[in-house]
Amino acid sequence: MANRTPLMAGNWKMNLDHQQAIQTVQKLAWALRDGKHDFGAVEVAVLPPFTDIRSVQTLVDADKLELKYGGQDCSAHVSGAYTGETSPVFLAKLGATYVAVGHSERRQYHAESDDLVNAKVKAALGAGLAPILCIGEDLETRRAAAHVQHTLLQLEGGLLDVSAEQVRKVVVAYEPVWAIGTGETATPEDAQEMAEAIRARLVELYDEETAQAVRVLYGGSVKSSNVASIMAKPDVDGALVGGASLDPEEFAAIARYKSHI
Ligand SMILES: O=C(CO)COP(=O)(O)O
Repeated sequence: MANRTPLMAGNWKMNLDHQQAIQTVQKLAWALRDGKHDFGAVEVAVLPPFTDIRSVQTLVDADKLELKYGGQDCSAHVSGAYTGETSPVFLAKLGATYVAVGHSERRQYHAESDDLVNAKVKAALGAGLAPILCIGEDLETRRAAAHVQHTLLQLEGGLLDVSAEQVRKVVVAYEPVWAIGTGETATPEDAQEMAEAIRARLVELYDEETAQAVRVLYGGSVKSSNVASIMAKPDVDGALVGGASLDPEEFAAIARYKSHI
């Protein structure tokens, strides 16, 4: 069994302005400190809106917090005439560790293709960021029992021309679209089925050792009440948390899932 450090990442989506971000991160840090959270045992990260990141960086640096942070998206380009885009290099300059790429809301509302997601994964890696590559099926695809095939195609598309050395840095987040913001959680068995299939495909694309090094997260209505059963599955290495990450106490409780097994 590989030694993968679990990651709990909070995707704030388009919530919390920079002042609210400071309060939320402060409360999260206090809640984790009160719970004697071991960051070496479970990594904790927040993905705030771009306009918050400089404020989060300042707080993390000033208070020497072990919390990681990152973006929710980035450009496939480093710089240039791309109005409204944010360079992964600029995120790295702000001390970001992670960047989510190919979230289903980006795929749905901004028509992001696997090709574009792949270009963003490579741009993020080039900037020294760890991309959180989001993949997952919608309800119709699951009902047609094509969810594994669909999700693995997104995985392959997102990782095209990514080397074995680079992919070790990539975090894969399996987020079934039907479980996002709906209160409908995939069962721990559903999460494990896909995480296992993702790892098996990584073995085919790369090799066993590389596949064992890649973290696979589950996302979709994760809460402190259901996280422990999901984390008990052998191929699930953390969670990408939306709504519940906006509440610092609740998110801290998710990060401390080991204390409520
Ligand atoms: O999309 C998600 C995280 O990226 C999941 O969102 P919820 O946790 O709100 O369902």
